[in-house]
Amino acid sequence: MPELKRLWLLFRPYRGWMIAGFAVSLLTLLANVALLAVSGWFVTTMAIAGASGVALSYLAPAALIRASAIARTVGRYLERLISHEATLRQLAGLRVWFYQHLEPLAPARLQQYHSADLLSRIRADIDALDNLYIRVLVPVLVALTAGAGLFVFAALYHLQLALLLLGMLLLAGGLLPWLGRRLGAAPGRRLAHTDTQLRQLAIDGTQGLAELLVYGAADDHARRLDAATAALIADQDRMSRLAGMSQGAVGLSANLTLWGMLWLGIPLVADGALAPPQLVMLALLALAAFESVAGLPLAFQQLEQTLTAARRLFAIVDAKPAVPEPAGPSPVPQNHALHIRDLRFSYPSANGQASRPALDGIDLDLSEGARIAIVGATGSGKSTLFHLLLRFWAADSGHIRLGGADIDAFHGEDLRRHIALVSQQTHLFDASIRDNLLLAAPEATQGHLEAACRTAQIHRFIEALPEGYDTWVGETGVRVSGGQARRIAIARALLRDAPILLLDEPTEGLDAATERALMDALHQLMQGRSTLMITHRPMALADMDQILVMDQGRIVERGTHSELLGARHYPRLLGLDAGIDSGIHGPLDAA
Ligand SMILES: Nc1ncnc2c1ncn2[C@@H]1O[C@H](COP(=O)(O)OP(=O)(O)OP(=O)(O)O)[C@@H](O)[C@H]1O
Repeated sequence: MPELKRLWLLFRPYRGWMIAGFAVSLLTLLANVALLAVSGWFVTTMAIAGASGVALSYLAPAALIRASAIARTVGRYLERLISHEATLRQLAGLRVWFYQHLEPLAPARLQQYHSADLLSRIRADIDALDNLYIRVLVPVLVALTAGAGLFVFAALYHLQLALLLLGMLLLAGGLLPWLGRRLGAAPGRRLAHTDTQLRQLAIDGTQGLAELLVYGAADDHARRLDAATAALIADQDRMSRLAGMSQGAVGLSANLTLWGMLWLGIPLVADGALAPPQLVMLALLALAAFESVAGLPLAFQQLEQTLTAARRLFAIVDAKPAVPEPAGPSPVPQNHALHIRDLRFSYPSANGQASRPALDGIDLDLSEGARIAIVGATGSGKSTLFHLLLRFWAADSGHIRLGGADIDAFHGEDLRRHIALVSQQTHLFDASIRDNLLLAAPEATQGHLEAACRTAQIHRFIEALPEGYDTWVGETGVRVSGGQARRIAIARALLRDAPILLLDEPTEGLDAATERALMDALHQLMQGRSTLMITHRPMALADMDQILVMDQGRIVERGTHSELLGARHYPRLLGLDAGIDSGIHGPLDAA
């Protein structure tokens, strides 16, 4: 099982904790076996001594019994403490490891996954791996070492009894787990997937609740949820029944072993081959020894579920990023002039066939401090151009040069440090406004934050909130309007202080007054920065040095607003061809 080997290598930093957990588990088990075995031996010895009127010192065995009892109690506590510490450290480490591998795959390689699926992997699948150390690794090692030790100990008294113990331990610790693994494989595999499916349905259902209600599809969705829940419960039920049966089978094996020991041992005692206290000691030792294998059938029954979780994690971790980072990245130059030549790009299609190019020979020059607007019908490739500039995807051919160097030569993070993005949809994290702003500049002082927010014209709004900059926003916090969120995004971009600005329809969907105010903030942001702005808003187009019109991945027209008024596509895209532009011509022509 290659997954186990890989996980073992990943667990390397926690080996000290893992070995300590194993050692304490082994000692606790041995203390428990010793407690029962010595007690049995002691009670029988004392009973026989009493009956035959012989005086015996009970100090040493009584001390051993007390010591075993204390060791067992303390051991149980330490065992829980250490093995949980080891597991929680492993899981925390795995979560960070997984996230670090996830990050370079975003967004290109992750688009095939539902967000609920990714959530399932980062949470449930990683949690499922706790089974491996606590329920598989430690118990197997403890069973092997304790089983071997107890067999040798019993063999010192009588080989036949020792062999009976070994055989029954192998049955309960080998055959039952093997059966558990076989019978638990199919439901275990299904459980990991059904759990994800249920999560997807639940997330879709809550996010799209309004649509489901409006279109009367809520009942249908509830039925699908019900079916997925029923499938999950059916498999959980199968697993529980299996677990119950295997636990019962281990208990039965332990009691049969006790019975077998007595059945074989009583004639040996009668023949004088074994002393009565020794038989009681061995019988109780055998009974206690089964604790070492008790958890194995359940652990192996759940092993497939654990391995499926590991495979799902490795599938993401092994995916290659859409844009590989250069082996020896060059520093981003001081000169930020942008030159794009013959840029071509097609998204990979699901069926592997060539899809229509999203970008089909783009040429663009953005000198330092210049402002270029991009206009185009939906699906014409505007956002794709931004994605390539941000190196989220790699071009099929052609190149993008920044300061004369191909952007493929830079590390993606370095490149993106020189670019700020403001788009229609600003994601505000579930955190304070301050934390949302610090995302762009973690070192920024309160003074810097306030200055940026003043420029973005959002400072007054924030100040008026009950907790000012510490007010919680995002899903569970104060709701901010689209315009306010975009101002926060502008403040973020100001804080980032990047020389290149990508603005993706930043004023779309706003009323005229809000748009005007936001444009004022954007003007401040654009000062001294090179700007590429996707927009169809006349107010924004007014200030641009050049306007590029895109159609089906190509730049079909370029020029200033007045030059383009007589062109084929531009007036149509702005709705000027239908004569509905009475208010538009004025400001633009003036500009
Ligand atoms: N992640 C993707 N995977 C596959 N195809 C995509 C992806 N994103 C966009 N496309 C396709 O690429 C083409 C260009 O899309 P793009 O999003 O760049 O257009 P756009 O001009 O920004 O459109 P809009 O104005 O609607 O945002 C479209 O045909 C679109 O279907």
